[in-house]
Amino acid sequence: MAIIKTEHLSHVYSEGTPFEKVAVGDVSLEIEQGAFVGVIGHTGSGKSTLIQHFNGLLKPTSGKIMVDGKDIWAEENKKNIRNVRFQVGLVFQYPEYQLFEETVYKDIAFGPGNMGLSEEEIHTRVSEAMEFVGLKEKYAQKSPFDLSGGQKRRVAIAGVIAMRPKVLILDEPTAGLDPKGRDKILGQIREYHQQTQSTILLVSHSMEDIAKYAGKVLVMNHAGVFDYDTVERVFSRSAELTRMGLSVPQVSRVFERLSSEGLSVSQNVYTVEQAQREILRLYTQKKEGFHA
Ligand SMILES: Nc1ncnc2c1ncn2[C@@H]1O[C@H](COP(=O)(O)OP(=O)(O)OP(=O)(O)O)[C@@H](O)[C@H]1O
Repeated sequence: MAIIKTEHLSHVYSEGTPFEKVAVGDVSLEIEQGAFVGVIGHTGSGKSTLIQHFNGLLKPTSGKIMVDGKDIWAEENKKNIRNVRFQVGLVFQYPEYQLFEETVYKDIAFGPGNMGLSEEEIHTRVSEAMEFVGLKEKYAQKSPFDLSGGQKRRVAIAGVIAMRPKVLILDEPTAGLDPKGRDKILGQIREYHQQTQSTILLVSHSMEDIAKYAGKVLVMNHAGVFDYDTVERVFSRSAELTRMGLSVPQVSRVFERLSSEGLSVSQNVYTVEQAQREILRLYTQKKEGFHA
């Protein structure tokens, strides 16, 4: 069942003026409930514009967007657009700039508070969300402004998770973090996905991160969807991705090179873990051949 579905969705900024810009053009797409989707595409390809339609922040200039089977802009549903924002949580780029409450607790409680939940339920959700993002309880009464950059970002992500959205969309959640901080946040998002079975959309410029964490990849190119398929199938189209200014993970390029040199290696290697397995397989094969 599709949790998000678009039919001929287009978004034209400044429509009808000399500054008109088609940011998303005629996109028809179905994202399955429970998928972990990596969203890639060159700068300006329309990723941010498209994802802002998924929680009703932007309204299509034409076409439809369905969330959990409901056309969110249909006359009978559009008064409930707020509920769509609770169902589909969106974490913007550099979300730490949007923190504003005096304590971490209050910041994370802001969304659940807007949902009209009881104090008790809000408390449960804040604790749960802090645990998901690895923030110890002692931070709850601190000012978010006294935390490190990575911690602030985790507070912002917790604020969205606390609404228990069916879909969690993260726009470049690791931008500006060091490699350790990146792995930690993405690992926590993977854990969250596995435990809640929610749908995750991760916008990223890192093909390594997409290969490591996502199951499917949505490739945007010049305001349209170039491809929406499994990691394996999308990254097997490396020549086309390169032509549109994208790349495949570096380990894949190493294996492509080895194959072109005549070595019989798998072409489905996208992560360091897969590379390690493939190298061990080759090594064992060679050793067995030597002993035979
Ligand atoms: N508010 C706006 N008004 C006019 N044009 C806009 C607006 N927001 C985005 N655009 C234009 O729409 C196109 C798509 O932008 P969008 O931000 O959706 O792309 P993106 O793929 O997310 O890019 P990036 O990877 O750089 O974040 C770009 O050409 C951009 O300049």
